[in-house]
Amino acid sequence: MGSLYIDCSLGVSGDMLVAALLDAGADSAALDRALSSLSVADEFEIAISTVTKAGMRACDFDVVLRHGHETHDHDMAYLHGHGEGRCGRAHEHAHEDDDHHCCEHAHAHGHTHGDHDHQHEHARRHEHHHEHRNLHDVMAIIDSAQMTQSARAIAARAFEILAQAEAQAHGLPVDQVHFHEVGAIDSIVDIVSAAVLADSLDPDAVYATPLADGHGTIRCQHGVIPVPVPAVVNICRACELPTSHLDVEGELVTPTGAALIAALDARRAPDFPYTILATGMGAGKRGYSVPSLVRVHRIERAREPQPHVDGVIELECDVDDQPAEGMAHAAQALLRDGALEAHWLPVFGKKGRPAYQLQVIAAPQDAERMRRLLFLETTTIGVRWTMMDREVLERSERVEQTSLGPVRVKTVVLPDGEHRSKPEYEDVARISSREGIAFPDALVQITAEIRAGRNTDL
Ligand SMILES: O=C([S-])c1cc(C(=O)S)c[n+]([C@@H]2O[C@H](COP(=O)(O)O)[C@@H](O)[C@H]2O)c1
Ligand code: NI
Repeated sequence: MGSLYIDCSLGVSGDMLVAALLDAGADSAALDRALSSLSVADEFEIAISTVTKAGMRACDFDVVLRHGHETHDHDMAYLHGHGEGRCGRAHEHAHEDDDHHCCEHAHAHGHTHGDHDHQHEHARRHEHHHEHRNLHDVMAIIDSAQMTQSARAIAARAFEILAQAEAQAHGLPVDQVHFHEVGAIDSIVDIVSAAVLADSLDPDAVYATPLADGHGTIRCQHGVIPVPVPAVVNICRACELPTSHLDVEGELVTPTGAALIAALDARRAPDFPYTILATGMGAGKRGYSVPSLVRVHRIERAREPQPHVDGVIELECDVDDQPAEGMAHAAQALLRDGALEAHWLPVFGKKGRPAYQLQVIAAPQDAERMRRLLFLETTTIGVRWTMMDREVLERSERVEQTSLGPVRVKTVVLPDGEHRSKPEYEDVARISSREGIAFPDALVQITAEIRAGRNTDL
């Protein structure tokens, strides 16, 4: 099924990765089955649409919370701690060039639970239901969902990685980490979706570029935190994910995005030539000085020309007493009867006599017939043979039209993949005698005409 190559050179988040996987042709029916089987399925809907980012078409994946449920994520005002300007709401989904529209509501709420004091400058001013789940709760949701065991393992691993990173950032034991943004419905949906979609492509391996993040600060429910955010730093360190820095103010890599790349066991960029079978663009919700885009390439190792090696038999015999006509006839008879090669070589025989050696190359299964012919058609009284390996280049033939008439062109594929072609000798010779043009001149004219057409391999 090939491999996946995830391009995180403009950052990565959960929803961006889901969108890119969908756009690359992952199984949306498997996604629907998994999401509708979640025990929290009545709390959200998903919206998949096409948006434009930096003039490029991309897919957008949005988790739309049903009335009464709240999320902390994807809200620019919340992230940056200012009410004006953009916010990355889920429910009002206007897709305009380079950005998503802003929601109209500005609101604030605060709540306390566990060890955290969450003063959110965030969300609507109305009352809402606000769930916080710990790792155990999230695992129960994933366990009861309809998906393959391999997809389930990816989703579970992503949450374990997130939990470890959060625990470390907040100085809490893992079982006491209460997921906030990361335990909200949209995080569960993003992680389950990315796991199911990536798994549906059944990749042999997953590769990813270094995770490029910006700099500065963002506001989360804990207050203002530096970018890359602590959870991302912890994930990259614990999972040894290569990272890089883009000179952009803002958060390009989210904890969910980093945890998914780690859970997919992504290796460094492929170090072999590959062909791209399909590609997907996933759009982010945030607007920075660079477009937030994730690309997923479905790749396959580029096919290198395979050497065609087979076994042949070489037979030889010496003659020093055969008339020349008979020798020529013998070689012709062998070729007519299936010999791959038959040629005479001048040699000096035992008694210093000038003699000839007939060398015949044939398929091993033709050996007996060739031996018989050698004894019948030459004056030899002994035949020797050796089994040999041979490599032949892949070849093809086409017909090119020239002002001198049609000419067959034979092309071989060299070991480095380059092509080498030449006009067929017999056709050039036929044209040369028919037109009364010397063979070298006919060859030059025919070659020039074919090159002037479309062929550069001549
Ligand atoms: O709310 C918590 S616990 C939280 C912790 C951190 C740390 O780095 S610690 C970061 N964030 C920010 O929340 C949003 C949502 O992230 P997703 O991974 O769910 O998309 C993101 O901006 C995080 O940096 C939240
Ligand atoms: Ni917290």
